[in-house]
Amino acid sequence: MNSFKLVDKLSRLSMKPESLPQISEGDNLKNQSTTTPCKDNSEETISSNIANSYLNILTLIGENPSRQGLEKTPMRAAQALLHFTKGYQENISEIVEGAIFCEDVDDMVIVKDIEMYSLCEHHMVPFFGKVSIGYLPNKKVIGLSKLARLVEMYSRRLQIQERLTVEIANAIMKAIEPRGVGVVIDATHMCMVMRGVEKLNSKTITSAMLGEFRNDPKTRQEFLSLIKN
Ligand SMILES: Nc1nc2c(ncn2[C@@H]2O[C@H](COP(=O)(O)OP(=O)(O)OP(=O)(O)O)[C@@H](O)[C@H]2O)c(=O)[nH]1
Repeated sequence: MNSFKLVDKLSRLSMKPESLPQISEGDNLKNQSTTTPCKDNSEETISSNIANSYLNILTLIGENPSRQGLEKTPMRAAQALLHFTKGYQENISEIVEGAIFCEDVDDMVIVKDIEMYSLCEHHMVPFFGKVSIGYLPNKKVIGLSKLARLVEMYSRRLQIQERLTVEIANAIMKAIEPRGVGVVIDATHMCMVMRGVEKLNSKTITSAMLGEFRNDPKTRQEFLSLIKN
């Protein structure tokens, strides 16, 4: 199928969801529900509905979803998508619960180069990179792994990099009310590499500086130079 026909098919798909091919009995997904909207929100129902959508996508791109290599692909892809978006099921309080400690320390804490994998909300294509976080404690510190867990929670959603950066900074502010927080993300957007403008080496760097990190240039500078090394 040429790409023009494919784009035409996909634009019809976005205008008329009811034009999707229906899944017939005897498919490799025969025990699962059809593309009708979920009536319950159980994990199994959600996976089945997403898998059905992937089955339709395979047909629309010109594949044969019944061939052996693709038999389990709709369900695998559904499970992968649910993993990539698992952050919607999480919240700050559950993540930090039990890992906020009262300590009389006031020097900067930094956890840098936390791997991050997300999906850009414009194309649902991955962007990935590293997150560095610093904060100035105000009688409370947070378990170090919880910083990485907050990165996971917000990155495992459909995102733009700027919002991801700010959400992580705000979450730390909310959790431990430090004197300041700095977050820097350095990422590669596959929507700019594999498609569109196709710039293999482009990097996007975003930062969010709150409290003393925003107001005091020396604090900001200390943070930026420590995460460089
Ligand atoms: N600011 C920002 N933009 C992003 C991010 N991820 C993807 N984008 C951009 O979202 C924009 C969407 O622009 P559109 O013109 O609607 O989409 P498009 O035609 O696919 O754009 P091209 O990628 O230029 O082909 C593109 O410029 C992407 O580079 C992000 O995290 N932050």
